[in-house]
Amino acid sequence: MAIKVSTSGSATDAAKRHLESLVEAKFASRLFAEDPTLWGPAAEDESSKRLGWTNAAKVSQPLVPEIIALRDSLRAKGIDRIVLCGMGGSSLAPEVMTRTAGVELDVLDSTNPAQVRRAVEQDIERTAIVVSSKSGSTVETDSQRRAFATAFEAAGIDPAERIVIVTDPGSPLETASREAGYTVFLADPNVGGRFSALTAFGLVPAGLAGLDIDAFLAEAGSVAAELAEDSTQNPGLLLGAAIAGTDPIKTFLGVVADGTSIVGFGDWAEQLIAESTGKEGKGLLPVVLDTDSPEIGLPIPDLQIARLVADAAETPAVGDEINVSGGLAEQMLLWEVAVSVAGQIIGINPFDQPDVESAKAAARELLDATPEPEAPVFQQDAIAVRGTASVVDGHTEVLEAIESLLAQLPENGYVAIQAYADRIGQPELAEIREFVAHRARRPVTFGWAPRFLHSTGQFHKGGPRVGVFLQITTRESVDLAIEDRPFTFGELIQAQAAGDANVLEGHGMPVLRLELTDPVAGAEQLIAALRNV
Ligand SMILES: O=P(O)(O)OC[C@H]1O[C@H](O)[C@H](O)[C@@H](O)[C@@H]1O
Repeated sequence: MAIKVSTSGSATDAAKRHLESLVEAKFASRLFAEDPTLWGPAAEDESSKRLGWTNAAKVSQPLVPEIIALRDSLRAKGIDRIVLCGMGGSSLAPEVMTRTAGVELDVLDSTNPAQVRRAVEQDIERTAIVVSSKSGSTVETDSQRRAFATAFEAAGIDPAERIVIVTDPGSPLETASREAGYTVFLADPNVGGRFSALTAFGLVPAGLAGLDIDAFLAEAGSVAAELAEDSTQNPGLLLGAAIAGTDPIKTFLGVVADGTSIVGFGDWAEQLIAESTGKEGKGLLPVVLDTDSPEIGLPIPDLQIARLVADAAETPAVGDEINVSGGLAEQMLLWEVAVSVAGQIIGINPFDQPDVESAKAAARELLDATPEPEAPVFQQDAIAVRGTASVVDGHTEVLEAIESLLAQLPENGYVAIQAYADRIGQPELAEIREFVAHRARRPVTFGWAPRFLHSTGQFHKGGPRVGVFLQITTRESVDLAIEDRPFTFGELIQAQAAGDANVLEGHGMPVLRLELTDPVAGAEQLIAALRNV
């Protein structure tokens, strides 16, 4: 395969406006030479330790035989179910890598008690887990690891034989894991989480699950030279200029799988693009769309469409759009370059995530304070309703409250649906995105929580403050304790939802909170109500 990018209309104009100066500034060769000065002095400290991904296809080679040897030894013991515990940059890449290749990897990136319980109760005797955390201090990942350690012990299995760690050298997780006797893979500390697909974070879980990681690295390596070239033909420069260089900027980037063989690319691209660019009141927000999603047929001037097609040379872009083709490994490197270019054009540091911490702090505060649960403003059947007073006050029906939220949508705004639910057990909840988009006539994102907090959550709080938020939580009939922690999974996810809502409201953005007091009946009720709008 090869990477191809085709642009048309305003995307072509954007490329024309920026390509020559990017080539003159030698952006591409300097990026691959890991020059930290490309995003200005304020970003230099961070970028000086974040550019290792440009050479990861080569640098990561020695990991391959180590991972394959571990996979073979696990399989020889009958251990063939791999669960990945991790969030954001530590889980999204291996998920799309394995889904695309048709390789089975169970990704546990949730604190929903029903989802966690299912993951730890299933086939424990043939399970090994990879616990991936760059910082080694992410609360979800730490809690998931504890839940599995407890489950292994309860089944009479030595956790040290089943727990594999990926973390940065010197992290608290490294120290604790060495003491516990776990297998530890140290990652390259010069690569940020969302750029880490070609490092141990992508390779260890995907390789243990059965992906041909040697071929994957070779595929990425095959496009590195082309992406490092100071040329107006460089597809990375072209894509970056096209997504970030329109005048005025198109804030929303519709990512549409339209003939590609890649499965779930949008979920990975969301974090890469939104968390890298969404800050200082600026940024780009990916909106994962189907070919027939309402947004595509609507006149939304600040929505740009990027289609992942089978071959962008055979199907060139039309009507202001961008078409992209190439294998997954190639496209991962392509989009990483494009986002680095976009960061420079937008004028932000693409390697930090300054607003993610605020939601974590708010959740911690709630867990420490354990306040009385807030009473709902009203309850309709299986849905209890809370939220910003200007949205919920005076209403008695769920649909009215949703209409009231949408009435607050600014002309240049978007709706973010945030589902703190069991995404394996209740995938149907995602259906509501299309209904809300149909009604809102503006871009609508759908994020499973808490994983979006480590992805688009940065944009929600750090990007333009034009979002309205539909938060869905579930009251599960099961809960799960977390060993040596003063809270359960159920309490943790509730605190995460309430904490993020507080921060969003604190930024002046409206939040409607729907609690499905019976998850299944509540989901049915919500879908039925929205289907008719
Ligand atoms: O790999 P970890 O340190 O556990 O971090 C996992 C994720 O959480 C953070 O909140 C960041 O926003 C993400 O960029 C990161 O990928």
